[in-house]
Amino acid sequence: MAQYARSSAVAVIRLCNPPLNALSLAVLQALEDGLKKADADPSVKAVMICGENRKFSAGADIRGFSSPKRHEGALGPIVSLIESSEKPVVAAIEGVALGGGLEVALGCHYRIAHVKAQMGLPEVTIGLLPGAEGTQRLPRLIGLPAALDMITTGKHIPATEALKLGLVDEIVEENTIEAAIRLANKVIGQPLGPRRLSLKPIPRLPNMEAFLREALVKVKKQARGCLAPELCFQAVRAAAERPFAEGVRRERELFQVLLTSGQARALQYAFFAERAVRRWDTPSGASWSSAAPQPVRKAAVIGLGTMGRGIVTSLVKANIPLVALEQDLEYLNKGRKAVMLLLEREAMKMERGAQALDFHNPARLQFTVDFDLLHDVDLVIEAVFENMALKKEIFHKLSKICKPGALLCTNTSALNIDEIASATSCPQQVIGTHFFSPAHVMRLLEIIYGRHTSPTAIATAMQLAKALKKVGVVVGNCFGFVGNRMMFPYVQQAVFLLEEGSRPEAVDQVLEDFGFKLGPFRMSDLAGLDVGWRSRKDQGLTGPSLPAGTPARQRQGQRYSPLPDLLCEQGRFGQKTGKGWYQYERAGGRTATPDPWLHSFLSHYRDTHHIKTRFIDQEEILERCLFSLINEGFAILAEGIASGPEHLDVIYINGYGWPKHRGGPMFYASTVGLPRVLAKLQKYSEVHPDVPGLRPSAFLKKLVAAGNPPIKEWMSYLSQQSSKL
Ligand SMILES: CCCCCCCCCCCCC/C=C/C(=O)SCCNC(=O)CCNC(=O)[C@H](O)C(C)(C)COP(=O)(O)OP(=O)(O)OC[C@H]1O[C@@H](n2cnc3c(N)ncnc32)[C@H](O)[C@@H]1OP(=O)(O)O
Repeated sequence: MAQYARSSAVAVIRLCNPPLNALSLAVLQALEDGLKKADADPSVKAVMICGENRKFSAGADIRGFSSPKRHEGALGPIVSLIESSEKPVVAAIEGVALGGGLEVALGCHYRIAHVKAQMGLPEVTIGLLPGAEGTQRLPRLIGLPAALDMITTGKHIPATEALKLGLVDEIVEENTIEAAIRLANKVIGQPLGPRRLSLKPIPRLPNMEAFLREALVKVKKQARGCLAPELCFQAVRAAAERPFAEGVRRERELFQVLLTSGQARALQYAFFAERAVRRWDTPSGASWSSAAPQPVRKAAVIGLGTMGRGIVTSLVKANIPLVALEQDLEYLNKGRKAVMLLLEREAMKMERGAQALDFHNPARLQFTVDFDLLHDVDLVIEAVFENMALKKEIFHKLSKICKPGALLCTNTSALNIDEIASATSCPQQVIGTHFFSPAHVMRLLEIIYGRHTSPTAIATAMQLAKALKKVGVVVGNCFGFVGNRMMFPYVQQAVFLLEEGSRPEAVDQVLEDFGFKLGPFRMSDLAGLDVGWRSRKDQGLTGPSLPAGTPARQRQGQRYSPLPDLLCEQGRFGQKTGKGWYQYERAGGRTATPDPWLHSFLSHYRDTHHIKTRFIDQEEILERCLFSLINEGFAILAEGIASGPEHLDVIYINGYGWPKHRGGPMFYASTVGLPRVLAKLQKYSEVHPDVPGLRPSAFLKKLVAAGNPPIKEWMSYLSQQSSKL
């Protein structure tokens, strides 16, 4: 757990807990033993702390925070022990020094880092604060503004920036360990007082009060209901206002508040869920452990509309040579211009600038209307219009032109992967890659396997997600896949609530207060109401193919709301037309204001259909929207479309703006308690028997009957499935 060795007068303590030397109780005990041994040995004149496998430490063992044996008070005293040592202690930082790892380094008298090392205090991202005196030492070392920024955002900073901030004393390009031992030998006998951070005053700011006031407003705004950033702020403020020992006491109190909050548990669940979904499997037995990805040396994107442009940008950023194809020169030139604009903006944001992206080089990014140029690519992403006939025509062409083995991906948000694959002679190479708009920004990539998709194709798509710095989640093929399928009942409930008496702004407010970035109506105005309208027309739910005499508010015996169709018929497509569920300052405007026209339209609609308006409270809005979404999640799990609740949660956090500090919809259901979710669905379903989305899923009922087991056990109640958490 930590090795003790000697390099003449320097004791070397190496933290060992692969893969990232997380600080478990055993590691901490070994570190303490090493420090005491070095202290007791008169021939030791200095100490050097490093990590095994060129990684210092990724911090406290996160699993330990929910373990009954947890002992979160264990690290602070060890950091103090390091600092109070009468022999100089040097931290040799390689790889990462994060969280408790960086706090150990802050206890050391000197810090030396490899040029490629990354440092940070990311506790805030798992619902905590740097509770081993980090909130008190860091501001004393690098000043309040920089420390507050690092601690409240949790960002990782590269060694070069750490050097500029004064977080490390030196950076090296070669052997960090040898450099640290040299430094340790050099500083033997030098006074340690000035190197002990707990003794240093905080560098004063001209107007500390005003700075703190403004910083708090910013932190609160960014936190959107998440507790940790504000408590991180309070701990750092204590460093500015109190002596070190009192600040440490305050830090401990605040740490305890966070540790016992449900938010920390949710965020830590989300951390491990994101990692668990990398270990994908399918009901037919394909698995990450046996499938190997194919290399992607060259790719192609077909279609340069909004999605295609974002996908091209993502691939260029991942340094993958690329052919971008459009149907004719007019569309190609329009698409090329838009892509170049996006890439220039991205290049400006990136550290090394445009040169690093290399998108002006035609060997890296080629625009064409010639399908034959796709003959040598390893992977194609088709991103055309959501139209089955068009997609099938393209895939038919691709299976003739592309080289054997090329992966053929379709970017679709709902269409049947098997039907698209049926147009090719190689259905095993066809896979769905559902990007989220804007595709170069959003982290989620839903990866959909069809009946014939090979394990190699899934592994390659997952590898692509990693290369694009996205979270890939493998799911089965059904209408809307996972994300949109769960979204349908949620949006449907929101619209039904309008019919019954609510307003878009009231529904949105409740869901935004819950933590969504955008409520369903603001979201639908942003995405464009015409997208769903087109899909409903294709499904025969509205438009010319709707049989005459179909009741306005019923389809196949189920409740249906024509409200969104009526808005579209009025040309109200959302932001793009300046009017939708809200009104905007102009077409393309972003500022939503409640629209009196819509309010009177709703009243008129209710009168026409003899709907009695009633007051709908916040609880009903929240429960009907969220529980119907969750209910669909249980159906998805029961059908084997996703192999665990963590998949659904990762999709919702990364693709649909679900507040991370609530852990995702299925985790949220587990915190509400499944019996309560079931009881509420039963209640609403009795009132609305013609709404299938409110009818409790059989799997939910089964789990309640089984005594509301913890989320990690859910999948064991379905045969031949197992959860990976
Ligand atoms: C039994 C009781 C023990 C109690 C513990 C006692 C200590 C008490 C101290 C109390 C003091 C409190 C203050 C300190 C708090 C902290 O330090 S909280 C932790 C802060 N650190 C982080 O948040 C970093 C988390 N890790 C990462 O962000 C990434 O892993 C990475 C470092 C950036 C590396 O990324 P990547 O290369 O992509 O690798 P991963 O796949 O993410 O990780 C590989 C596996 O390692 C697991 N892992 C990573 N970090 C931790 C960790 N800190 N604790 C536990 N496990 C960790 C990760 O889950 C991966 O494993 P699998 O999930 O099995 O795939």
